[in-house]
Amino acid sequence: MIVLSAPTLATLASTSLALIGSYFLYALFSLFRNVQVAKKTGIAYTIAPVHVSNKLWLGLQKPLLPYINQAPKWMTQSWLPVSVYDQIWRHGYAPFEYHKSTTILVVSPFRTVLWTCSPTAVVDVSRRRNDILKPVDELALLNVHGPTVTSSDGEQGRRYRKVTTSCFGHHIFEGAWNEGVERAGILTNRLVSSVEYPGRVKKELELVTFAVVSEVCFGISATPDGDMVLRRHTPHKGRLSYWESFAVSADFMGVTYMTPKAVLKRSPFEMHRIASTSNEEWSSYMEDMIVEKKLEREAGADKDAIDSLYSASIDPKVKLEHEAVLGNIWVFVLGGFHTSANTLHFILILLAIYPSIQSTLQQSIDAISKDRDPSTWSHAVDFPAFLNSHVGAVVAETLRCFGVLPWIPKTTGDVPTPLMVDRPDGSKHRAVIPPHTLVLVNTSAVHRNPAHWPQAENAIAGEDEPFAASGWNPWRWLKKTNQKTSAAELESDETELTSLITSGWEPGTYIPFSDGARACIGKRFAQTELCAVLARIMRDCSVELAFDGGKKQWMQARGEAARKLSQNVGITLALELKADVPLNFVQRGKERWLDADLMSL
Ligand code: HEM
Repeated sequence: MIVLSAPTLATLASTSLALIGSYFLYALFSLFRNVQVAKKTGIAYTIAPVHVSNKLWLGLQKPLLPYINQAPKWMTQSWLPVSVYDQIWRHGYAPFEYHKSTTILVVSPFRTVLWTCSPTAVVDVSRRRNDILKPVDELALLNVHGPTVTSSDGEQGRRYRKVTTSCFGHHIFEGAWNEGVERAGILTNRLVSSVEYPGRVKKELELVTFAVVSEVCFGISATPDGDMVLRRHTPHKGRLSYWESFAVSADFMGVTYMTPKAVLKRSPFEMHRIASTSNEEWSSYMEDMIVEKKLEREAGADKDAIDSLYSASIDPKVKLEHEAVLGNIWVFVLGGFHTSANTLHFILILLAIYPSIQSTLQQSIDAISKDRDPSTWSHAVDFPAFLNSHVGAVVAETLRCFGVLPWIPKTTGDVPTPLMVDRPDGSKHRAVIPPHTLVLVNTSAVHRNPAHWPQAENAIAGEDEPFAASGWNPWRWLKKTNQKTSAAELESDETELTSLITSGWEPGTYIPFSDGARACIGKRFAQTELCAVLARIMRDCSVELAFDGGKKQWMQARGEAARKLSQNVGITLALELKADVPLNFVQRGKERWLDADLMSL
């Protein structure tokens, strides 16, 4: 054992104190400098002790938050609601209301963050592909299996975007429709016949959206339980199923990101072992996909999305690296599965909370489908009809209230960058944003700004702020065919509302799929799949809150569900409900709400 002498200990202590002191002095100096720069922008600013995406803060906030939340509100209210990613959705527009500005600079010692929900800034950010960039360092989290389109910019980003966009031909949308309708038919039977257990509905929806993206984008079938089915060779036999390996690898993406590769593989900690195993297993499944693709091409099979990636990898002009093929397969599945599954999950709970809306939706589906067997529903005719009806309205409103990505990250580059923003007095202002500022478009605030999206007046009994469920009003998206209607008319004459409002709102006030050159490449795919699955489920069955007893018990279950939608929604990969709302699925005509007289709700 080494024994340190008293003078050595004293030297060590004083050196440590000097280092800590210098660090704090430097931090203070840096903060002072950043505040001076922020003042010059003319944008409202606040000071925060932490930076929202600092790795240390990200790692420590979970254990620290219970203590920080006990501090008096005046100490935290100006910065905390915009410094914890998982709570951005919950606070929605409130931080902007507090600062009386739709754009705020959050100044911390080492980096400044610009949060905005200003429509003018949203439009400007979407248009400025060359100087308002993707924050590739922050998005490196996504590079678990190789570089991806989502986490790249500049020349590389353009190359990946070109290859991945070319994956989405007409046949892909047609495939998403047919596969969505078919898989949702199987899902309906599973939901009606199986007994409720925690997490059942979300898991079933994930299996469906995973299978749709796998089949349509990659030509790889998955069984209803998520096993891989190949036609031309046998997949590797792993410890995790095809679906499970992806779902676990995606869940542990944060662990993979925070841990060096060598440590992850050899670490004795369980979370590291799980992350490492699931990553390896999913990699092997992706290699299986590529082998299958080679064999299919040799046999002259149809083109799908993976074909574009594979073709780009062997095309000497493009030379898409093997890691980029793997990275982009991963990001397709990631983009295509959690997003749609969670959106459908929110929709089903909201429909259970509002039986009258559910019933109107079903009548609209009946009117379009006219007793035809769903296997005859066509992408060319039925998809536009459903999208332009109550089905499209339910999807549009759910994406407004529970948008998959509560913020869209960008950054300024090496030089000061001009940005147009709205001022509180309604005028526009050309601000100059400092270099390397993280620019976060707060979509949950954009979509809940009362100036553009009036909320319902009455909260559901039991619901806490932010009154998420009572703000959900799908029929605001409908107008009488071929003419615009006032809000009062919308409320008084629901049955005639048949046409979806697809334009007319102020630019920059509705951006669930983002906008501009880096908008979601899967938008049409997602809309097609969501309409297909929702219409197919609701044609045959109804969803109800699980409750025992009569109207009183139902009201309690409803209050509890609304409270969870308000308090327990956060983000892992996409916005999701982190608590369970038990649901029952019944054949149409057997709903308990008919007995309990709940149709007026
Ligand atoms: C409800 C469904 C979906 C929503 C709300 C959604 C939303 C978004 C948003 C907001 C972005 C922009 C992110 C950013 O700029 O950082 C994005 C990007 C992207 N989405 Fe989606 N998405 C959905 C479904 C899908 C699907 C089904 C796919 C693929 C099959 C997909 C693939 C992608 C990809 C590859 C990008 C990156 C594009 C780029 O960086 O240039 N998404 N999505």
